[in-house]
Amino acid sequence: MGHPERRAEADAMTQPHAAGGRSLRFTKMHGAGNDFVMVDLRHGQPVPDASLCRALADRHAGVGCDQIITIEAPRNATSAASYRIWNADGSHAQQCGNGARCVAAFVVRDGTAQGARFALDSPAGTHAVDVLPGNRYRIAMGVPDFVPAHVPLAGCGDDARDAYDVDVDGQSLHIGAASMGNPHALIEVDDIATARVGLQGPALQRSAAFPESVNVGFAQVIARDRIRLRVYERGVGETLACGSGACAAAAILMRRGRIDREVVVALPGGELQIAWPDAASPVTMAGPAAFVFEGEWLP
Ligand SMILES: N[C@@H](CCC[C@H](N)C(=O)O)C(=O)O
Repeated sequence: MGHPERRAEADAMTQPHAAGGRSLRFTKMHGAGNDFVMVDLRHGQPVPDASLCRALADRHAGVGCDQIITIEAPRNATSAASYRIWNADGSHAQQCGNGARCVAAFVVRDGTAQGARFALDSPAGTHAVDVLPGNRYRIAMGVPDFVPAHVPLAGCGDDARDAYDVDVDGQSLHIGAASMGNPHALIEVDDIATARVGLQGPALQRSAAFPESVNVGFAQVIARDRIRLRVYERGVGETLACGSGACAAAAILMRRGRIDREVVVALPGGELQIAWPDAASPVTMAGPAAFVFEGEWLP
């Protein structure tokens, strides 16, 4: 789960905006099994604070989700909407690929976005969205950033490299690292089924090498156009899918020349299509977005 400092930061950031005893309308959605409580703030609902996010995310006493996503007015006149993201532990995240597709589906359903192409503003920037057949969306997720200080990855020099050796709990881990607006580490494994996700994921998150914690991906290359991926997410734990993690994993492996520029990423909850034509272009991610139910959270 997330660093305590990040939780405190999330609490401080949202403190004045707690739901304040009011009920909250929400929509439960998922993208390839990565599930969300979507809260539309465009009509007067308050921003949920970090403790409410934790309560909503609770899979026993709450609704249950990996992330809470707020849908808000656009920051740019040419965008349809903006969104923000909170992890299940109440910490704030800068990006969520599967969530972006769900926001796209949300604003298409309510008529805010029209046509085959529109834009959404995330905390990490503005993203072009293509509406695809069959409740699928393609999102331009931005240009991956491999500069260690931008991930941020500490103690590994200033230059972007394909791989780094990081000491974690007395063991050296060979990792790749990239920012998709949020931080990602990648460990390549021979067999995804036996990857030490629950051990090495939290160990890397605790490491001083990742001062803002990190989403940790474990990838098995199946063919030049197909990889398997499991992700131990920051602020959540292992998820059924991580869209930004799929983009980061594909970009790291493409940069190493291990896979082609278009690849299928098979996650436990479904498949995403990732393309990165060249170093200067954004990574695109295509995949499904599904509505599950509408609900009202009672304080
Ligand atoms: N599931 C998301 C990523 C959510 C945020 C992440 N846990 C973080 O803290 O950066 C995705 O689909 O990208």
